[in-house]
Amino acid sequence: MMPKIPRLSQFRSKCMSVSVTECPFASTISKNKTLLEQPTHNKKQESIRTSDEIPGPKGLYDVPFIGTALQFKPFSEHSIQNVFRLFTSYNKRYGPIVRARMGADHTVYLFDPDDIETVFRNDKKHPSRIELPLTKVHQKRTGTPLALGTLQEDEWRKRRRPLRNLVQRLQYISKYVPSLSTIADDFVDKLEDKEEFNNAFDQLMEFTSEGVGYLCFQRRLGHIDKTCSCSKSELLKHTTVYLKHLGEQFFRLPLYKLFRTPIYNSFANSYQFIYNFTKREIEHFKQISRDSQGNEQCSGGNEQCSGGNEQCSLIGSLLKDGTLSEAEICTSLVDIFVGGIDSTASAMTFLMFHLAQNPDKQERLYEEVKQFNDQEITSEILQQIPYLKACLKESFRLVYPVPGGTIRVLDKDIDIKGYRINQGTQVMLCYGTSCLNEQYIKYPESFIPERWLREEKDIVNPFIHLPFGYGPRNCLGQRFAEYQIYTLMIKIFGKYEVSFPSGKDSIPYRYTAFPLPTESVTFDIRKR
Ligand code: HEM
Repeated sequence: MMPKIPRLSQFRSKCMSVSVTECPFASTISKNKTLLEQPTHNKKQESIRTSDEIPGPKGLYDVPFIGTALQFKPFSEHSIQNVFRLFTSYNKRYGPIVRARMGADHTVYLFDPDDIETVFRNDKKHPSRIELPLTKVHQKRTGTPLALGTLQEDEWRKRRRPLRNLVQRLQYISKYVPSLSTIADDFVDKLEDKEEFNNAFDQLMEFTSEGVGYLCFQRRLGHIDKTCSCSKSELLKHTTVYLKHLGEQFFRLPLYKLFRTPIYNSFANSYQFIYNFTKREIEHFKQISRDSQGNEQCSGGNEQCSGGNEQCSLIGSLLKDGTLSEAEICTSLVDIFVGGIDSTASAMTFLMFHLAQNPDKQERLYEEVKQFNDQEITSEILQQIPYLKACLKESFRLVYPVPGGTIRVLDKDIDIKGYRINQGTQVMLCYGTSCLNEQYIKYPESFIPERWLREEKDIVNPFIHLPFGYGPRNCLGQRFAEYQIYTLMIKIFGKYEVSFPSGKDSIPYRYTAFPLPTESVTFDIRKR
Protein backbone atom coordinates (compact mmCIF):
# COMPACT_ATOMS: atom_id res chain seq x y z
CA MET A 1 0.00 0.00 0.00
CA MET A 2 1.29 3.50 -0.83
CA PRO A 3 1.41 5.81 2.20
CA LYS A 4 -1.32 8.43 1.94
CA ILE A 5 0.09 11.84 1.14
CA PRO A 6 -1.92 14.69 2.72
CA ARG A 7 -3.41 17.24 0.39
CA LEU A 8 -1.33 20.39 0.02
CA SER A 9 -4.05 22.55 1.57
CA GLN A 10 -3.43 20.81 4.92
CA PHE A 11 0.00 22.31 5.29
CA ARG A 12 0.11 25.30 3.01
CA SER A 13 -0.74 27.83 5.70
CA LYS A 14 2.23 26.66 7.78
CA CYS A 15 4.51 26.71 4.78
CA MET A 16 3.63 30.26 3.86
CA SER A 17 4.36 31.61 7.29
CA VAL A 18 8.03 30.54 7.51
CA SER A 19 10.46 33.42 7.43
CA VAL A 20 14.23 33.45 7.09
CA THR A 21 14.76 34.34 10.74
CA GLU A 22 12.63 31.37 11.79
CA CYS A 23 14.43 29.08 9.41
CA PRO A 24 16.09 26.24 11.29
CA PHE A 25 18.91 26.16 8.74
CA ALA A 26 19.66 29.86 8.97
CA SER A 27 23.24 29.23 10.08
CA THR A 28 24.10 27.34 6.92
CA ILE A 29 22.17 29.42 4.42
CA SER A 30 22.83 32.95 3.27
CA LYS A 31 20.00 35.17 4.39
CA ASN A 32 19.52 37.09 1.19
CA LYS A 33 17.82 34.19 -0.62
CA THR A 34 14.30 34.73 -1.87
CA LEU A 35 11.57 33.52 0.42
CA LEU A 36 9.23 30.76 -0.57
CA GLU A 37 6.52 32.21 -2.73
CA GLN A 38 2.98 31.08 -2.71
CA PRO A 39 2.40 28.37 -5.34
CA THR A 40 -0.20 29.15 -7.95
CA HIS A 41 -3.69 28.04 -6.98
CA ASN A 42 -6.09 26.22 -9.25
CA LYS A 43 -8.66 28.91 -9.93
CA LYS A 44 -12.15 28.00 -11.04
CA GLN A 45 -12.39 29.34 -14.56
CA GLU A 46 -15.63 30.67 -16.00
CA SER A 47 -14.98 29.12 -19.36
CA ILE A 48 -12.62 26.26 -19.97
CA ARG A 49 -10.14 26.78 -22.79
CA THR A 50 -8.97 24.02 -25.11
CA SER A 51 -5.54 22.46 -24.84
CA ASP A 52 -4.55 24.16 -28.14
CA GLU A 53 -4.60 27.41 -26.18
CA ILE A 54 -2.05 26.26 -23.60
CA PRO A 55 1.08 28.42 -23.84
CA GLY A 56 4.10 26.86 -25.52
CA PRO A 57 6.43 27.06 -28.53
CA LYS A 58 4.46 27.87 -31.67
CA GLY A 59 5.08 28.38 -35.41
CA LEU A 60 7.82 26.17 -36.83
CA TYR A 61 8.32 24.80 -33.31
CA ASP A 62 4.84 23.30 -33.47
CA VAL A 63 5.46 21.23 -36.61
CA PRO A 64 5.59 17.46 -35.90
CA PHE A 65 9.17 16.12 -35.42
CA ILE A 66 10.74 19.35 -36.80
CA GLY A 67 9.38 21.23 -33.79
CA THR A 68 11.04 18.76 -31.43
CA ALA A 69 14.35 18.73 -33.33
CA LEU A 70 14.50 22.54 -33.20
CA GLN A 71 14.43 22.48 -29.39
CA PHE A 72 17.79 20.72 -29.25
CA LYS A 73 21.39 21.23 -30.31
CA PRO A 74 22.56 22.50 -32.76
CA PHE A 75 19.41 24.65 -32.99
CA SER A 76 19.31 25.48 -29.28
CA GLU A 77 21.57 25.21 -26.24
CA HIS A 78 19.77 22.12 -24.91
CA SER A 79 20.96 18.56 -25.29
CA ILE A 80 18.76 15.52 -25.19
CA GLN A 81 20.79 13.98 -22.36
CA ASN A 82 20.02 16.98 -20.16
CA VAL A 83 16.44 17.43 -21.30
CA PHE A 84 15.31 18.61 -17.87
CA ARG A 85 17.04 21.95 -18.63
CA LEU A 86 14.68 22.36 -21.59
CA PHE A 87 11.74 21.71 -19.24
CA THR A 88 13.06 24.35 -16.84
CA SER A 89 13.27 26.84 -19.70
CA TYR A 90 9.65 26.05 -20.68
CA ASN A 91 8.59 26.77 -17.12
CA LYS A 92 10.48 30.08 -17.00
CA ARG A 93 9.20 31.21 -20.35
CA TYR A 94 5.58 30.02 -20.44
CA GLY A 95 4.59 29.39 -16.82
CA PRO A 96 3.27 26.41 -14.86
CA ILE A 97 1.48 24.72 -17.79
CA VAL A 98 3.10 24.30 -21.20
CA ARG A 99 2.26 22.39 -24.36
CA ALA A 100 5.03 21.45 -26.78
CA ARG A 101 5.77 18.97 -29.50
CA MET A 102 7.35 15.66 -28.61
CA GLY A 103 7.82 13.79 -31.88
CA ALA A 104 4.51 13.50 -33.73
CA ASP A 105 2.32 14.46 -30.77
CA HIS A 106 2.04 17.14 -28.17
CA THR A 107 3.03 16.72 -24.54
CA VAL A 108 1.63 18.88 -21.76
CA TYR A 109 4.20 19.84 -19.09
CA LEU A 110 2.99 20.56 -15.56
CA PHE A 111 5.17 22.26 -12.95
CA ASP A 112 2.82 23.27 -10.14
CA PRO A 113 2.76 20.55 -7.43
CA ASP A 114 -1.00 21.16 -7.03
CA ASP A 115 -1.53 20.14 -10.65
CA ILE A 116 0.88 17.21 -10.41
CA GLU A 117 -1.15 16.03 -7.45
CA THR A 118 -4.39 16.37 -9.45
CA VAL A 119 -3.05 14.14 -12.24
CA PHE A 120 -1.73 11.52 -9.83
CA ARG A 121 -4.98 11.49 -7.88
CA ASN A 122 -6.85 10.89 -11.13
CA ASP A 123 -4.53 8.04 -12.12
CA LYS A 124 -6.52 5.01 -13.07
CA LYS A 125 -5.92 1.64 -11.46
CA HIS A 126 -3.65 0.65 -14.34
CA PRO A 127 -1.74 3.84 -15.21
CA SER A 128 -0.32 3.88 -18.73
CA ARG A 129 3.23 4.67 -19.58
CA ILE A 130 4.65 5.44 -23.02
CA GLU A 131 6.10 2.55 -24.98
CA LEU A 132 9.82 1.97 -25.32
CA PRO A 133 10.33 1.76 -29.10
CA LEU A 134 13.50 -0.33 -29.18
CA THR A 135 12.13 -2.84 -26.69
CA LYS A 136 8.91 -3.08 -28.64
CA VAL A 137 10.69 -3.81 -31.93
CA HIS A 138 12.87 -6.39 -30.21
CA GLN A 139 9.84 -8.11 -28.70
CA LYS A 140 8.11 -8.27 -32.09
CA ARG A 141 11.15 -9.82 -33.74
CA THR A 142 12.01 -12.32 -31.02
CA GLY A 143 8.68 -13.08 -29.36
CA THR A 144 10.10 -12.62 -25.83
CA PRO A 145 7.52 -11.14 -23.42
CA LEU A 146 7.60 -7.34 -23.06
CA ALA A 147 9.23 -5.77 -19.99
CA LEU A 148 6.95 -4.81 -17.11
CA GLY A 149 7.77 -1.12 -17.55
CA THR A 150 6.33 -1.15 -21.07
CA LEU A 151 3.18 -3.24 -20.52
CA GLN A 152 -0.24 -1.60 -20.39
CA GLU A 153 -3.64 -2.30 -18.86
CA ASP A 154 -4.53 -5.90 -17.94
CA GLU A 155 -1.24 -7.33 -19.16
CA TRP A 156 0.60 -4.93 -16.85
CA ARG A 157 -1.67 -5.72 -13.88
CA LYS A 158 -1.28 -9.46 -14.36
CA ARG A 159 2.53 -9.22 -14.48
CA ARG A 160 2.87 -6.70 -11.67
CA ARG A 161 0.59 -8.38 -9.12
CA PRO A 162 2.80 -11.35 -8.13
CA LEU A 163 5.93 -9.17 -8.19
CA ARG A 164 4.27 -6.51 -6.04
CA ASN A 165 3.23 -9.13 -3.49
CA LEU A 166 6.88 -10.09 -3.05
CA VAL A 167 9.28 -7.33 -4.00
CA GLN A 168 7.20 -4.51 -2.49
CA ARG A 169 6.36 -6.37 0.70
CA LEU A 170 8.28 -5.17 3.72
CA GLN A 171 8.34 -8.60 5.31
CA TYR A 172 9.70 -10.24 2.16
CA ILE A 173 12.39 -7.67 1.40
CA SER A 174 13.50 -7.39 5.05
CA LYS A 175 14.75 -10.98 4.80
CA TYR A 176 17.46 -9.82 2.44
CA VAL A 177 18.95 -7.19 4.74
CA PRO A 178 21.45 -9.50 6.50
CA SER A 179 22.67 -10.76 3.11
CA LEU A 180 23.00 -7.17 1.90
CA SER A 181 25.00 -6.46 5.04
CA THR A 182 27.46 -9.27 4.19
CA ILE A 183 27.76 -8.01 0.63
CA ALA A 184 28.38 -4.48 1.95
CA ASP A 185 31.09 -5.83 4.30
CA ASP A 186 32.83 -7.50 1.36
CA PHE A 187 32.64 -4.26 -0.57
CA VAL A 188 34.04 -2.14 2.25
CA ASP A 189 36.85 -4.67 2.79
CA LYS A 190 38.05 -3.69 -0.67
CA LEU A 191 38.63 -0.15 0.58
CA GLU A 192 40.83 -1.30 3.48
CA ASP A 193 44.20 0.47 3.52
CA LYS A 194 43.18 2.64 0.57
CA GLU A 195 43.20 6.42 0.52
CA GLU A 196 41.14 6.66 -2.63
CA PHE A 197 37.85 5.14 -3.67
CA ASN A 198 38.47 5.28 -7.39
CA ASN A 199 36.25 4.41 -10.31
CA ALA A 200 33.45 4.79 -7.76
CA PHE A 201 30.42 4.52 -10.06
CA ASP A 202 31.66 1.32 -11.72
CA GLN A 203 32.55 -0.22 -8.38
CA LEU A 204 29.13 0.69 -7.00
CA MET A 205 27.59 -1.06 -10.02
CA GLU A 206 29.43 -4.19 -8.91
CA PHE A 207 27.87 -3.82 -5.47
CA THR A 208 24.34 -3.19 -6.76
CA SER A 209 24.52 -6.06 -9.27
CA GLU A 210 25.72 -8.38 -6.51
CA GLY A 211 22.82 -7.29 -4.29
CA VAL A 212 20.04 -7.35 -6.86
CA GLY A 213 21.53 -10.57 -8.26
CA TYR A 214 21.10 -12.09 -4.82
CA LEU A 215 17.47 -10.97 -4.78
CA CYS A 216 16.79 -12.48 -8.21
CA PHE A 217 18.90 -15.64 -8.14
CA GLN A 218 19.50 -16.28 -4.42
CA ARG A 219 23.22 -16.65 -4.93
CA ARG A 220 26.34 -14.54 -4.99
CA LEU A 221 27.45 -13.62 -8.50
CA GLY A 222 31.07 -12.90 -7.54
CA HIS A 223 31.02 -9.33 -8.86
CA ILE A 224 32.88 -7.94 -5.87
CA ASP A 225 36.42 -8.84 -6.63
CA LYS A 226 38.97 -7.84 -3.99
CA THR A 227 41.84 -7.98 -6.44
CA CYS A 228 40.58 -5.50 -8.99
CA SER A 229 38.44 -2.38 -9.11
CA CYS A 230 36.32 -3.42 -12.04
CA SER A 231 34.53 -6.74 -12.32
CA LYS A 232 35.15 -8.67 -15.52
CA SER A 233 31.83 -10.48 -15.31
CA GLU A 234 30.28 -11.08 -18.73
CA LEU A 235 26.85 -10.62 -17.15
CA LEU A 236 27.73 -7.18 -15.86
CA LYS A 237 29.32 -6.21 -19.18
CA HIS A 238 26.18 -7.19 -21.09
CA THR A 239 23.97 -5.47 -18.53
CA THR A 240 25.94 -2.25 -18.96
CA VAL A 241 25.56 -2.40 -22.76
CA TYR A 242 21.86 -3.24 -22.48
CA LEU A 243 21.19 -0.35 -20.06
CA LYS A 244 23.06 2.07 -22.31
CA HIS A 245 20.90 1.23 -25.33
CA LEU A 246 17.75 1.16 -23.24
CA GLY A 247 18.44 4.65 -21.92
CA GLU A 248 19.43 6.12 -25.27
CA GLN A 249 16.59 4.71 -27.36
CA PHE A 250 14.51 7.90 -27.20
CA PHE A 251 17.39 9.96 -28.43
CA ARG A 252 18.12 8.05 -31.62
CA LEU A 253 16.51 7.98 -35.01
CA PRO A 254 14.47 4.74 -34.93
CA LEU A 255 16.16 3.22 -38.01
CA TYR A 256 16.11 -0.10 -36.13
CA LYS A 257 12.39 -0.20 -36.92
CA LEU A 258 13.32 -0.66 -40.58
CA PHE A 259 16.33 -2.96 -40.33
CA ARG A 260 18.68 -4.51 -37.78
CA THR A 261 21.08 -1.66 -37.14
CA PRO A 262 24.36 -2.26 -35.24
CA ILE A 263 22.71 -0.68 -32.17
CA TYR A 264 19.74 -3.02 -32.45
CA ASN A 265 22.04 -6.04 -32.78
CA SER A 266 24.12 -5.00 -29.80
CA PHE A 267 20.96 -4.45 -27.72
CA ALA A 268 19.46 -7.79 -28.78
CA ASN A 269 22.73 -9.64 -28.16
CA SER A 270 23.08 -8.27 -24.63
CA TYR A 271 19.43 -8.87 -23.81
CA GLN A 272 19.73 -12.46 -25.02
CA PHE A 273 22.78 -13.02 -22.84
CA ILE A 274 20.97 -11.77 -19.69
CA TYR A 275 17.80 -13.67 -20.63
CA ASN A 276 19.68 -16.94 -21.18
CA PHE A 277 21.58 -16.48 -17.94
CA THR A 278 18.28 -16.01 -16.08
CA LYS A 279 16.72 -18.99 -17.81
CA ARG A 280 19.61 -21.18 -16.66
CA GLU A 281 19.11 -19.93 -13.10
CA ILE A 282 15.45 -20.95 -13.25
CA GLU A 283 16.42 -24.40 -14.54
CA HIS A 284 19.00 -24.69 -11.78
CA PHE A 285 16.40 -23.78 -9.16
CA LYS A 286 13.97 -26.37 -10.53
CA GLN A 287 16.69 -29.01 -10.45
CA ILE A 288 17.48 -28.24 -6.80
CA SER A 289 13.77 -28.36 -5.94
CA ARG A 290 13.43 -31.74 -7.61
CA ASP A 291 16.50 -33.05 -5.76
CA SER A 292 15.11 -31.96 -2.41
CA GLN A 293 11.54 -33.08 -3.04
CA GLY A 294 9.43 -33.36 0.07
CA ASN A 295 11.19 -30.47 1.84
CA GLU A 296 8.81 -27.64 2.48
CA GLN A 297 9.43 -24.74 0.13
CA CYS A 298 9.73 -21.28 1.56
CA SER A 299 7.94 -18.56 -0.37
CA GLY A 300 9.74 -15.77 1.43
CA GLY A 301 7.18 -15.06 4.11
CA ASN A 302 8.66 -17.47 6.64
CA GLU A 303 9.68 -15.54 9.79
CA GLN A 304 12.51 -17.95 10.59
CA CYS A 305 14.08 -17.72 7.18
CA SER A 306 16.99 -15.32 6.86
CA GLY A 307 16.73 -15.19 3.10
CA GLY A 308 19.84 -17.35 2.78
CA ASN A 309 17.83 -20.51 2.24
CA GLU A 310 18.20 -21.72 -1.34
CA GLN A 311 14.47 -22.33 -1.57
CA CYS A 312 13.40 -18.97 -0.20
CA SER A 313 13.98 -17.34 -3.55
CA LEU A 314 12.11 -15.03 -5.81
CA ILE A 315 12.25 -17.71 -8.50
CA GLY A 316 10.67 -20.25 -6.17
CA SER A 317 8.00 -17.82 -5.04
CA LEU A 318 7.08 -16.85 -8.59
CA LEU A 319 6.94 -20.48 -9.76
CA LYS A 320 4.81 -21.34 -6.75
CA ASP A 321 2.47 -18.41 -7.37
CA GLY A 322 1.70 -19.92 -10.76
CA THR A 323 0.14 -16.87 -12.47
CA LEU A 324 3.09 -16.17 -14.74
CA SER A 325 4.45 -18.44 -17.45
CA GLU A 326 8.11 -19.40 -17.20
CA ALA A 327 8.97 -16.99 -20.00
CA GLU A 328 7.18 -14.20 -18.09
CA ILE A 329 9.03 -15.11 -14.89
CA CYS A 330 12.28 -14.98 -16.81
CA THR A 331 11.48 -11.54 -18.27
CA SER A 332 10.35 -10.27 -14.87
CA LEU A 333 13.62 -11.34 -13.27
CA VAL A 334 15.53 -9.63 -16.06
CA ASP A 335 13.46 -6.46 -15.42
CA ILE A 336 14.26 -6.52 -11.74
CA PHE A 337 17.92 -7.33 -12.27
CA VAL A 338 18.59 -4.59 -14.84
CA GLY A 339 16.25 -2.12 -13.07
CA GLY A 340 18.31 -2.24 -9.91
CA ILE A 341 21.87 -1.70 -11.12
CA ASP A 342 22.77 1.71 -12.60
CA SER A 343 19.79 3.37 -10.85
CA THR A 344 21.05 2.51 -7.37
CA ALA A 345 24.74 2.99 -8.19
CA SER A 346 23.98 6.46 -9.52
CA ALA A 347 21.99 7.34 -6.38
CA MET A 348 24.93 6.31 -4.15
CA THR A 349 27.52 8.15 -6.25
CA PHE A 350 25.65 11.45 -5.93
CA LEU A 351 24.80 10.89 -2.27
CA MET A 352 28.50 10.37 -1.52
CA PHE A 353 29.32 13.46 -3.53
CA HIS A 354 26.84 15.68 -1.66
CA LEU A 355 28.09 14.41 1.69
CA ALA A 356 31.71 14.92 0.62
CA GLN A 357 30.87 18.50 -0.30
CA ASN A 358 29.07 19.15 3.00
CA PRO A 359 31.39 17.99 5.81
CA ASP A 360 29.08 19.32 8.56
CA LYS A 361 26.23 17.13 7.27
CA GLN A 362 28.62 14.19 6.91
CA GLU A 363 29.68 14.64 10.54
CA ARG A 364 26.06 14.52 11.67
CA LEU A 365 25.57 11.36 9.64
CA TYR A 366 28.70 9.80 11.16
CA GLU A 367 27.30 10.42 14.66
CA GLU A 368 24.14 8.59 13.63
CA VAL A 369 25.68 5.54 11.95
CA LYS A 370 29.01 4.93 13.76
CA GLN A 371 27.32 2.64 16.33
CA PHE A 372 26.12 0.28 13.58
CA ASN A 373 29.18 0.14 11.37
CA ASP A 374 30.70 -3.06 12.85
CA GLN A 375 27.38 -4.86 13.25
CA GLU A 376 25.36 -6.99 10.91
CA ILE A 377 22.76 -4.59 9.55
CA THR A 378 19.19 -5.67 10.25
CA SER A 379 15.83 -4.24 9.29
CA GLU A 380 15.54 -2.93 12.88
CA ILE A 381 18.71 -0.91 12.42
CA LEU A 382 17.28 0.51 9.20
CA GLN A 383 14.48 2.02 11.32
CA GLN A 384 17.04 4.04 13.30
CA ILE A 385 18.71 6.13 10.60
CA PRO A 386 16.42 9.12 9.94
CA TYR A 387 19.30 11.41 9.02
CA LEU A 388 20.71 9.02 6.39
CA LYS A 389 17.22 8.75 4.87
CA ALA A 390 16.93 12.53 4.80
CA CYS A 391 20.38 12.80 3.17
CA LEU A 392 19.34 10.41 0.40
CA LYS A 393 16.13 12.28 -0.23
CA GLU A 394 17.94 15.59 -0.39
CA SER A 395 20.61 14.18 -2.70
CA PHE A 396 17.88 12.91 -5.05
CA ARG A 397 16.40 16.41 -5.08
CA LEU A 398 19.63 18.01 -6.24
CA VAL A 399 20.43 15.40 -8.89
CA TYR A 400 17.07 14.01 -9.86
CA PRO A 401 17.18 10.24 -10.50
CA VAL A 402 14.96 10.50 -13.57
CA PRO A 403 15.10 13.29 -16.16
CA GLY A 404 12.55 15.86 -15.08
CA GLY A 405 9.84 13.69 -13.55
CA THR A 406 7.48 11.10 -14.90
CA ILE A 407 5.03 10.71 -17.76
CA ARG A 408 1.41 9.63 -17.61
CA VAL A 409 -1.10 9.17 -20.42
CA LEU A 410 -4.44 10.61 -19.30
CA ASP A 411 -7.26 8.18 -18.89
CA LYS A 412 -9.93 10.88 -18.89
CA ASP A 413 -10.29 14.63 -19.54
CA ILE A 414 -8.85 16.77 -16.75
CA ASP A 415 -9.20 20.54 -16.24
CA ILE A 416 -6.01 22.23 -15.14
CA LYS A 417 -5.43 25.97 -14.79
CA GLY A 418 -8.51 26.64 -16.88
CA TYR A 419 -7.50 24.37 -19.75
CA ARG A 420 -9.12 21.08 -20.65
CA ILE A 421 -6.51 18.40 -21.24
CA ASN A 422 -8.05 15.58 -23.18
CA GLN A 423 -8.04 11.87 -22.49
CA GLY A 424 -5.08 10.17 -24.18
CA THR A 425 -2.79 13.20 -23.83
CA GLN A 426 0.76 12.57 -22.71
CA VAL A 427 1.46 14.62 -19.59
CA MET A 428 4.94 15.20 -18.22
CA LEU A 429 4.83 15.76 -14.45
CA CYS A 430 7.91 17.91 -13.97
CA TYR A 431 8.50 17.56 -10.23
CA GLY A 432 12.16 16.86 -10.97
CA THR A 433 12.57 20.48 -12.04
CA SER A 434 10.03 22.07 -9.68
CA CYS A 435 11.93 20.74 -6.67
CA LEU A 436 14.75 23.08 -7.72
CA ASN A 437 12.45 26.08 -8.09
CA GLU A 438 12.41 28.53 -5.21
CA GLN A 439 8.76 29.20 -5.89
CA TYR A 440 8.09 25.79 -4.36
CA ILE A 441 11.04 25.06 -2.09
CA LYS A 442 13.27 27.25 0.03
CA TYR A 443 16.99 27.50 -0.67
CA PRO A 444 16.77 25.14 -3.64
CA GLU A 445 20.50 25.10 -4.37
CA SER A 446 21.54 24.05 -0.86
CA PHE A 447 21.99 20.52 0.46
CA ILE A 448 19.75 20.58 3.54
CA PRO A 449 18.77 17.05 4.64
CA GLU A 450 17.14 18.61 7.72
CA ARG A 451 14.21 19.77 5.61
CA TRP A 452 13.04 16.14 5.34
CA LEU A 453 13.22 15.32 9.03
CA ARG A 454 9.96 14.68 10.83
CA GLU A 455 9.91 18.04 12.65
CA GLU A 456 10.31 20.04 9.46
CA LYS A 457 9.19 18.00 6.52
CA ASP A 458 5.59 19.17 6.35
CA ILE A 459 6.70 22.57 5.09
CA VAL A 460 7.45 20.99 1.70
CA ASN A 461 4.72 19.85 -0.68
CA PRO A 462 5.31 16.08 -1.12
CA PHE A 463 4.24 16.25 -4.76
CA ILE A 464 7.33 18.15 -5.79
CA HIS A 465 9.65 15.34 -4.81
CA LEU A 466 8.82 11.78 -5.86
CA PRO A 467 12.11 10.12 -6.84
CA PHE A 468 10.49 6.69 -7.12
CA GLY A 469 7.29 7.89 -8.78
CA TYR A 470 3.87 7.60 -7.21
CA GLY A 471 0.77 5.43 -7.22
CA PRO A 472 0.18 1.90 -8.48
CA ARG A 473 2.84 2.30 -11.17
CA ASN A 474 5.57 3.50 -8.84
CA CYS A 475 9.02 1.91 -8.69
CA LEU A 476 8.75 -1.77 -7.92
CA GLY A 477 12.19 -1.87 -6.36
CA GLN A 478 12.06 1.24 -4.16
CA ARG A 479 12.34 -0.63 -0.88
CA PHE A 480 15.13 -2.91 -2.09
CA ALA A 481 17.06 0.02 -3.56
CA GLU A 482 16.76 2.00 -0.34
CA TYR A 483 17.86 -0.97 1.77
CA GLN A 484 20.86 -1.51 -0.43
CA ILE A 485 21.85 2.14 -0.27
CA TYR A 486 21.36 2.48 3.51
CA THR A 487 23.30 -0.71 4.25
CA LEU A 488 26.37 0.28 2.25
CA MET A 489 26.30 3.94 3.31
CA ILE A 490 26.20 2.93 7.01
CA LYS A 491 29.30 0.82 6.43
CA ILE A 492 31.18 3.47 4.45
CA PHE A 493 30.31 6.60 6.45
CA GLY A 494 30.59 4.75 9.76
CA LYS A 495 34.20 3.92 8.98
CA TYR A 496 35.54 6.57 6.60
CA GLU A 497 35.65 10.28 6.21
CA VAL A 498 34.89 10.94 2.55
CA SER A 499 35.98 14.00 0.64
CA PHE A 500 36.18 15.12 -2.97
CA PRO A 501 39.65 15.66 -4.46
CA SER A 502 40.74 19.28 -4.14
CA GLY A 503 40.22 21.37 -7.24
CA LYS A 504 37.09 19.44 -8.17
CA ASP A 505 33.64 20.61 -7.24
CA SER A 506 31.22 18.68 -9.44
CA ILE A 507 30.52 15.37 -11.11
CA PRO A 508 29.59 15.95 -14.75
CA TYR A 509 26.72 13.69 -15.73
CA ARG A 510 24.15 13.08 -18.39
CA TYR A 511 20.89 11.20 -18.35
CA THR A 512 20.26 7.96 -20.09
CA ALA A 513 17.46 6.52 -17.96
CA PHE A 514 19.29 7.70 -14.82
CA PRO A 515 21.97 10.36 -14.29
CA LEU A 516 25.28 8.71 -15.12
CA PRO A 517 28.69 10.33 -14.53
CA THR A 518 30.44 11.14 -17.78
CA GLU A 519 33.91 10.72 -16.30
CA SER A 520 35.49 8.44 -13.72
CA VAL A 521 34.65 9.50 -10.15
CA THR A 522 37.21 9.30 -7.34
CA PHE A 523 36.61 10.05 -3.66
CA ASP A 524 39.36 10.58 -1.10
CA ILE A 525 38.78 8.40 1.95
CA ARG A 526 40.38 8.54 5.40
CA LYS A 527 39.79 5.88 8.03
CA ARG A 528 38.27 7.31 11.21
C1 HEM B 1 17.69 4.47 -6.60
C2 HEM B 1 17.20 3.52 -7.33
C3 HEM B 1 15.94 3.61 -8.16
C4 HEM B 1 15.24 4.70 -8.61
C5 HEM B 1 15.54 6.16 -8.37
C6 HEM B 1 14.11 4.20 -9.37
C7 HEM B 1 13.15 5.01 -9.96
C8 HEM B 1 12.05 4.53 -10.66
C9 HEM B 1 11.01 5.35 -11.21
C10 HEM B 1 10.93 6.87 -11.11
C11 HEM B 1 10.12 4.54 -11.83
C12 HEM B 1 8.84 4.98 -12.57
C13 HEM B 1 7.75 5.23 -11.52
C14 HEM B 1 6.49 5.93 -12.02
O1 HEM B 1 6.31 6.09 -13.23
O2 HEM B 1 5.66 6.34 -11.17
C15 HEM B 1 10.60 3.17 -11.68
C16 HEM B 1 9.98 2.04 -12.19
C17 HEM B 1 10.45 0.76 -12.01
N1 HEM B 1 11.54 0.38 -11.23
FE1 HEM B 1 12.79 1.58 -10.22
N2 HEM B 1 14.16 2.84 -9.38
C18 HEM B 1 15.24 2.43 -8.63
C19 HEM B 1 15.63 1.14 -8.33
C20 HEM B 1 14.97 0.01 -8.74
C21 HEM B 1 15.30 -1.34 -8.33
C22 HEM B 1 16.37 -1.71 -7.30
C23 HEM B 1 14.45 -2.17 -9.01
C24 HEM B 1 14.36 -3.67 -8.93
C25 HEM B 1 14.61 -4.33 -7.82
C26 HEM B 1 13.58 -1.33 -9.82
C27 HEM B 1 12.60 -1.79 -10.66
C28 HEM B 1 11.67 -1.00 -11.31
C29 HEM B 1 10.63 -1.51 -12.19
C30 HEM B 1 10.44 -2.99 -12.57
C31 HEM B 1 9.87 -0.42 -12.63
C32 HEM B 1 8.67 -0.45 -13.60
C33 HEM B 1 7.40 -0.57 -12.77
C34 HEM B 1 6.11 -0.69 -13.60
O3 HEM B 1 6.04 -0.12 -14.69
O4 HEM B 1 5.17 -1.29 -13.09
N3 HEM B 1 13.91 -0.02 -9.63
N4 HEM B 1 11.78 3.20 -10.95
